[in-house]
Amino acid sequence: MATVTASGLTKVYGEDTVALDDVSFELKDGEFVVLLGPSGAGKSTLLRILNGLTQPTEGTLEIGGAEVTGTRSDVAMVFQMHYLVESMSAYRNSLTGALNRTETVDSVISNYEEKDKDLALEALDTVGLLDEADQRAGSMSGGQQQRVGIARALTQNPELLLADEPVASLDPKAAQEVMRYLKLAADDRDLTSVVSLHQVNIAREFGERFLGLRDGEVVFDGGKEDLTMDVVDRIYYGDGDAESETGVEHLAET
Ligand SMILES: Nc1ncnc2c1ncn2[C@@H]1O[C@H](COP(=O)(O)OP(=O)(O)OP(=O)(O)O)[C@@H](O)[C@H]1O
Repeated sequence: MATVTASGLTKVYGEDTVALDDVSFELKDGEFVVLLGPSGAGKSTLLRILNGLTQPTEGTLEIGGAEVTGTRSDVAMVFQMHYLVESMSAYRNSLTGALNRTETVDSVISNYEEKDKDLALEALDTVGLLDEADQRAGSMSGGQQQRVGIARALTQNPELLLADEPVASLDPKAAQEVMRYLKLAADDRDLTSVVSLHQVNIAREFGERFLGLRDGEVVFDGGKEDLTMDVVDRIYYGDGDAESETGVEHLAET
């Protein structure tokens, strides 16, 4: 669990590509937040800043009250492409999540501690793959592989769990199952979570709070009851009035 405070986050790539424009929000401990927005809205940039992989041009980010200045072992990320080692078992892949907490010399010789091994198995259990622990990752379905990717992130033992379009390359059934396990993992461990999704139906099914990004700005911040189809249209297609009708009101309420 971790609180997150983003204050005036702005990211400009190169001379004039404004990917994020004065983005501010607070996340409470254990909140499950879905990022919505059209391609190029700034979702990946925001997740990379939360992960410490990208530094904002302006603004500050605090996680658990401490300013973020780089990557942190208590922030884990699930990617669209899971980047598993296909020749290794689900268990070995899950275990590599511990490398983000281990000294380099230990990780080079794969010197895992018993508690890491326990964490890796617990993580596989959380995503429903304990019985498949010995299966080669390359022989698993896309959905199972993504669940191994989630297990690897959980083995890192994070406080904040990030996921960048974790189900974008899956069919609807597998996407729903992966999201179910991701949400279960977050609930189970009280993780503060930020997940970017393109599929609005899946977002509505699993999200508790939604941040809508458009052109690098937060144009919606609210719960499921406020995420009407009109609001979704404005997030994705804009109407020149999205900020006044959704963002400002909702931001003022939170
Ligand atoms: N490394 C980079 N260098 C230059 N411009 C970048 C870089 N990364 C992102 N951008 C630009 O910043 C803007 C926001 O991109 P970002 O990838 O954050 O959006 P997104 O909402 O995640 O989009 P998508 O849904 O397509 O992944 C876009 O205009 C993009 O072209």
